[in-house]
Amino acid sequence: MTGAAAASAVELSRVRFAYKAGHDVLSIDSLTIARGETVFLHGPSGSGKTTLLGLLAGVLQATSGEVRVLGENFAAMSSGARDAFRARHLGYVFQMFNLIPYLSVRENILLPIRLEPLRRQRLGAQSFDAAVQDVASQLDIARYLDSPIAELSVGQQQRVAAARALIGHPEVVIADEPTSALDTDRREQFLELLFRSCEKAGATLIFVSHDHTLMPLFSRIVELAEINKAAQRAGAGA
Ligand SMILES: Nc1ncnc2c1ncn2[C@@H]1O[C@H](COP(=O)(O)OP(=O)(O)OP(=O)(O)O)[C@@H](O)[C@H]1O
Repeated sequence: MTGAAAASAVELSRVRFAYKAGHDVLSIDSLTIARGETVFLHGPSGSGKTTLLGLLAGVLQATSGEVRVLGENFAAMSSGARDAFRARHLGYVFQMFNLIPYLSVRENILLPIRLEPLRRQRLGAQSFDAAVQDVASQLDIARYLDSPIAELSVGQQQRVAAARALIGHPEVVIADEPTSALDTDRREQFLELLFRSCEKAGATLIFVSHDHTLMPLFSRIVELAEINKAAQRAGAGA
């Protein structure tokens, strides 16, 4: 099956993951997320949310079982191929923002469209400059475009990471507590942009947060501890 033909954005089948042999952090029999769904993923601290996002982004590899994203089986791909797939199809905002400190805000935001023709194509007739201005002004960081990352506050860096994730409208957006460093106004601005961008691109959104007030915004709620047998066993043994 090719990625383009896949009906599901995400399909997990009998997935297990351990950082240390014999100590499963994740054990999920099945999880399917359809294209276009917006998923609020929550669960107690330590239940494996960030780990699951790492598997979905292809940063971590399952110990066993199958992780398919847009129909592609990550187990069958080299780590280089997973990196290329991620740049092409995924936008992600992790707790560690992974911004490049010696590049300007503008250059950090432009990275995905500089590196990936497919992300570039999705801009249509819009120039690089216009695309950066557009996303930066919506996130209230346009005045920092020529500043180095190192001079920005944590909340500003979080917005740069969000801009980089959304530019070029990726098909799957993965966000790990993306609003944790934002004040209320900026949080609302960011969520508005996030949902507008996903809707425009028909993108699938997988969003981890402890903030349950955000739940009504999403089409589906997934409580990780309910589908993760490893967390259930740890809970039962605690
Ligand atoms: N790099 C790592 N090496 C070893 N163990 C790890 C590593 N990262 C996470 N863990 C362990 O895996 C388990 C799941 O961690 P994870 O960060 O995925 O949980 P989480 O649900 O995202 O937690 P939180 O809500 O606190 O961010 C925890 O027991 C954690 O200690």
